[in-house]
Amino acid sequence: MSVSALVRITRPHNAVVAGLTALLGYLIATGTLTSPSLLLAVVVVLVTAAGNVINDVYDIEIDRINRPERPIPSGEISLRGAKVYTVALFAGGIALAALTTPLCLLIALINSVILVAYAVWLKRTPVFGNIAVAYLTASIFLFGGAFAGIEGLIRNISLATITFLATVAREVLKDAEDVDGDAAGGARTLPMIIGIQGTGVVAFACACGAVAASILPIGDWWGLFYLIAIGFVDAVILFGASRGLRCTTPDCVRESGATSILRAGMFAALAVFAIAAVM
Ligand SMILES: CC(C)=CCC/C(C)=C/CC/C(C)=C/CC/C(C)=C/COC[C@H](O)COP(=O)(O)O
Ligand SMILES: CC(C)=CCC/C(C)=C/CC/C(C)=C/CC/C(C)=C/COP(=O)(O)OP(=O)(O)O
Ligand SMILES: [Mg+2]
Repeated sequence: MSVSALVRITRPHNAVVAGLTALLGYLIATGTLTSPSLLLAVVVVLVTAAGNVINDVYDIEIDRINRPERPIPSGEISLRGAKVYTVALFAGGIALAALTTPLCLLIALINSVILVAYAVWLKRTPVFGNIAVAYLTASIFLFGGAFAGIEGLIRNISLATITFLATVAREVLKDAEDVDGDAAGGARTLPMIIGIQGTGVVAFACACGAVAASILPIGDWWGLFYLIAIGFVDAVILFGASRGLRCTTPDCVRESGATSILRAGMFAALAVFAIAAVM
């Protein structure tokens, strides 16, 4: 069990981005960053890492088909070792969350339960799995805002709504890409029920909802820079989601690049939010 495998199984790219997103949530809610708020990032990194590891523990059959290079299917980390690792990461994240605020601790506990439920069962249920990941992603902004109390959480609800809708769009298209491996692993996902093309329509509708929410004058920190910059990001997100509209097979969705374009648009949106928040 190498250090490299222990790092890779946590998917550090999205754990770290998730942690930075929590800081962005606090920054947007309060207009500032403080040393104690850095704890938010550590909590989210640890909980997200734990969620990614337990995801691979329960996805071993699916990943043998879809992602054989991952640390568990490739044999770099044992199943038992991964389970112990998961407990350590969750314990660390929740212990540190206890040093934040009661509201943040509550969100961290709820999210930890949802991450376990997602890995064990929700992921294999139609729609509920997509909603779980979309809530978890959107909740990072709520978690960051909650460090400033219920007012901070409420201030970030619009941002969380945008993120929720965009993430649903990308997650259902990811399911469309993975439909063969998911079926082999006993999962039942949205594309299996409404088809690949129907899933493309759902994804595009969610992306349109996210775009509409991103330009509604809800946030009072949304100046001219934000509206111009988010317009470009919205165009990327709509283009990405539209790529899935014409597909009827998993290969077509993969080759369309829809999920990669959506991910790029979502990360670009984070940059726009960060710049707009400090301007
Ligand atoms: C319409 C509009 C402006 C939408 C943008 C909504 C928004 C701000 C999305 C940000 C979502 C995001 C990247 C949050 C950071 C937390 C995080 C790392 C989430 C996990 O997913 C990130 C990435 O999709 C993981 O890639 P993969 O492992 O390939 O699924
Ligand atoms: C706010 C706090 C305390 C925690 C943050 C909660 C999280 C994890 C937010 C980020 C969203 C995220 C990364 C969720 C992880 C769920 C996950 C591992 C999804 C991927 O699972 P699969 O559907 O199996 O897709 P893969 O093929 O990539 O494994
Ligand atoms: Mg998985």
